[in-house]
Amino acid sequence: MSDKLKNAKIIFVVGGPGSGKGTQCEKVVAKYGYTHLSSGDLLRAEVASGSERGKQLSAIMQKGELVPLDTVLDMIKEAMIAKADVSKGYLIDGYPREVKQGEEFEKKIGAPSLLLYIDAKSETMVKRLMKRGETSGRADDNEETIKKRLDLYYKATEPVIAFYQGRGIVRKIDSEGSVDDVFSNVAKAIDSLK
Ligand SMILES: Nc1ncnc2c1ncn2[C@H]1C[C@H](O)[C@@H](COP(=O)(O)OP(=O)(O)OP(=O)(O)O)O1
Ligand SMILES: Nc1ncnc2c1ncn2[C@H]1C[C@H](O)[C@@H](COP(=O)(O)O)O1
Ligand SMILES: [Mg+2]
Repeated sequence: MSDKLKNAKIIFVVGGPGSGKGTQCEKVVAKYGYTHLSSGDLLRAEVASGSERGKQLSAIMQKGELVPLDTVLDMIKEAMIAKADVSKGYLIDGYPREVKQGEEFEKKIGAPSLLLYIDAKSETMVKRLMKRGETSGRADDNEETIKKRLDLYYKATEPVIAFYQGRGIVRKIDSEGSVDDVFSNVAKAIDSLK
């Protein structure tokens, strides 16, 4: 466990692709001033840097597969440490994607106090991602990759939710409503922490 992060308030934000994790995290940042770290955004920044590592990551992400655990965990840890002196709490968006990622995070960083499970139907997620793909420029917002990302979500990431349910820290948020309606439930879950 890292010393600088030992008292950090950590919230995992988990849900399918396009469920609305990033959208809700932005609203949490605006209301609570927490630090939002999206593993996908960190990886895309590495790809955009043009580095050799970025090229390898890009090929994996274009196929809708998961990048190696150590790569993504190191990036998250580094980004958390960089904000440790000013952060009121961390929203870790898109991580863990599999149970092993959660276990390693706890060994190297610390334990989450809440897991926000952003839940939407698969048809809703596909619709939102196809719409986002019209403008996002994301190489994985296309029909073929969306299908692979969804399949992997149900196979690898849903077990993460069951794992943390056993600890009693999961709050399931229905993400079918409007952004503001969803956020009112996200805010209730965060307020319950205080
Ligand atoms: N409640 C909502 N109602 C309608 N549209 C929404 C809602 N929440 C998000 N959206 C839109 C915004 C985006 O264009 C798209 C996907 O949302 P976003 O927050 O980017 O999902 P996400 O972060 O879970 O996806 P990914 O895992 O692919 O990064 O759907
Ligand atoms: N936690 C992660 N582990 C492995 N791979 C990841 C993780 N977070 C993001 N990725 C890769 C694979 C995803 O398909 C893309 C996009 O992520 P997103 O959360 O949808 O922005 O990045
Ligand atoms: Mg996102």
